[in-house]
Amino acid sequence: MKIGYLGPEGTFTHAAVEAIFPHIRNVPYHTIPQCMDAVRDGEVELAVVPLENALEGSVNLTIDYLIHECNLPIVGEIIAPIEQHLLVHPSQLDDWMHVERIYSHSHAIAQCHKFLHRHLKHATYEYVTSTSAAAKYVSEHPEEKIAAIGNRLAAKQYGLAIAKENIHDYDYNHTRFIVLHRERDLLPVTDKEDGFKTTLMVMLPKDQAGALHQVLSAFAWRKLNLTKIESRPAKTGLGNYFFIIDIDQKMDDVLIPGAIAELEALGCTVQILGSYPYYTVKKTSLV
Ligand SMILES: O=C(O)C(=O)C[C@]1(C(=O)O)C=C[C@@H](O)C=C1
Repeated sequence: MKIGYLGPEGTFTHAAVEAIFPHIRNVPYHTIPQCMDAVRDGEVELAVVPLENALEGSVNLTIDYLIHECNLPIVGEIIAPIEQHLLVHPSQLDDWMHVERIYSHSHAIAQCHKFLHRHLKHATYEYVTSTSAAAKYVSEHPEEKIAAIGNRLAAKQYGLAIAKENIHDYDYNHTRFIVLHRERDLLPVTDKEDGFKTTLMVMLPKDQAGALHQVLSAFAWRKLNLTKIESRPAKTGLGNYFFIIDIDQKMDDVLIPGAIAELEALGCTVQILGSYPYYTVKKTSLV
């Protein structure tokens, strides 16, 4: 069995995969869509991609590619702590405050705005496909006055020095990663899960007053606890949105099917994206 992840080696996604699936061969992919395509095309059985960060919110590329391009079931979730560091080539270590460009994933740069504003106001940003792609670039250009934002694993992998530790703006920094599979199979994980979730995609009927209120009521009176509701453009016209709704429990025989039937009776289109266990990575198991 093989697991694809957003690479190259040393991303937070890589660290999350190694923490939960230490015995399975993992394969890096350059982008999130390439990772998902690899599962769809059977190159790997599973893929892990980032979905949401506690400071910066959803990874829209993951949601949009899942809904519009690559319909794969979510079979698991990994929640991992995120610590961002400023990484430089060792030859630039004493002069880190004069770096002119910062390379990283857009989510990582967004998690460190306060630090960047305070200490590196003059620097410009270069957005790349992942934090470790940024670290790799910095290691390959020692003569340039540049830095990457990424983790300890990437610093080690690409021989960079940590100029400043823990530069993320708020202490509570976690990212949710989803595990995708071609079928709704069980995950090869020996650890006990921390809980279960069910994720739905709901498209409201057009121009119906109070439709969202009615949708929420279908969950509320059944006492189904929602942990997330988020809208994304349906990409069919201005004002057309779908909702991603996370329910804090496993699919059952009565409550969730009842809520879905009620939504469909209201004229909503509903798709079950997955009903899956989630696993929390302890800080100590990440490098
Ligand atoms: O670039 C990485 O290291 C990733 O794994 C991607 C990603 C993200 O897309 O949010 C994952 C976790 C961090 O929040 C920053 C970047």
